Amino acid sequence: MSVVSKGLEGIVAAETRLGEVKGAEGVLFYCGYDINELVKLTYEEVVYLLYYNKLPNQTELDKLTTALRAERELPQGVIDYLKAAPKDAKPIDVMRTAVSMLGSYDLKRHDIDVSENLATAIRLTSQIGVIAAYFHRSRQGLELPAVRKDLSEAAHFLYLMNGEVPSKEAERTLDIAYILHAEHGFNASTFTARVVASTLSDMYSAISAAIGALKGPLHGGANEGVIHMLQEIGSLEAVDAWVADALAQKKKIMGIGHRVYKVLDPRAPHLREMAIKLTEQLGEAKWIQMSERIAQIMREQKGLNANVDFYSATVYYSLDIPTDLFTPIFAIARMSGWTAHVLEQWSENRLFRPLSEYVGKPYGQKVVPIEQR
Ligand SMILES: CC(=O)SCCNC(=O)CCNC(=O)[C@H](O)C(C)(C)COP(=O)(O)OP(=O)(O)OC[C@H]1O[C@@H](n2cnc3c(N)ncnc32)[C@H](O)[C@@H]1OP(=O)(O)O
Ligand SMILES: O=C([O-])CC(=O)C(=O)O
Repeated sequence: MSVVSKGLEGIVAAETRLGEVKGAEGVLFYCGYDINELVKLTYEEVVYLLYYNKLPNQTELDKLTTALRAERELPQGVIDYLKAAPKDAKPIDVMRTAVSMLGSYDLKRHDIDVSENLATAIRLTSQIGVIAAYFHRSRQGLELPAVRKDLSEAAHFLYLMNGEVPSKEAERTLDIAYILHAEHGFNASTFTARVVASTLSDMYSAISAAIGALKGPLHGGANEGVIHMLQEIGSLEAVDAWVADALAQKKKIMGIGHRVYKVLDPRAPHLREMAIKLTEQLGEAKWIQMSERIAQIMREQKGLNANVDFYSATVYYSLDIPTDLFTPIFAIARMSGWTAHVLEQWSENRLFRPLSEYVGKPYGQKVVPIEQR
């Protein structure tokens, strides 16, 4: 009998030069750079690092930035869809569908050509934020501002969403959140993208599938779950009883726990620091106080720590971003990581095809005619 690793836990499925998640130590690297170093950069520099495996000089960065900004315009058919989609649709579902649609506007999508695929990756990284922001405006009956070329990825998303250029502080907060979310090894959504890519399907199919995987509450969907939980609890005084009750019912506390990290997720302290500052500025410290108490209880009682989704929720909430855009923002940031992984998969492709252990009925069942069943 072969050994079954449920959820592929502990299995090394391929090599990568992109991200390394050191779960026991709580350390994260992109292409050899510690996440604590990477937060000193801009998101665009990190995108360059993921695509080219080195940090850019100014000329190289300018070239990538220009390429990203030149691709912001969506095909009219996709804009029409964003306007026509049901107003109460989940933005993450609309985003997944719009990415899939983009594939039908790209006639070169089936080329497994290196430079063409890098161009597709850049286009998706550029357009994904426009999709989320346009749908958000459209569902409120607001006009869609024309895309601009003079704003960073983070500032441009906030500009399209709100119709005004954000403050430098809001821009930098989102920029750091994008950096922290860009890459994370063989997490479920990235692995999904690589599995699809490994069949030599196209980038759009791989990314639509990855968005579907990210959406789940055990993965990127947890950041929305955190705000719903905090709203349900309502006050700092109610935290202890609520958590005790949830644990007694064997419910999962959103934003807590991780398959790989056995200590604190190294992204969480950065997001926590931003959440503390922003909630203080807003005069709404209760959200972070409740979060801190939940994290303390889970650490002390269950030995579990906060993951990236725990504090990012309060950061986005403080930036006045609606809850159902939290997971789409994760997808916007992760687009660079997903597409870098798809490119890497194609550079050394081998079809993913694991085995399964059959535990069904004994072999040799006989077919009984339908009228006798
Ligand atoms: C960006 C990201 O994807 S980060 C993860 C985002 N997801 C979440 O925040 C959802 C909440 N967390 C979880 O569901 C889990 O911690 C996961 C799915 C992330 C990882 O879980 P796994 O590696 O599969 O661990 P598993 O679910 O087996 O948990 C191990 C034990 O810890 C408990 N546990 C793990 N996470 C939690 C949690 N958030 N709340 C309560 N108990 C938990 C489990 O109930 C289990 O306890 P048991 O041994 O008594 O049955
Ligand atoms: O690595 C994982 O399993 C989930 C995660 O933290 C991420 O994708 O950022």
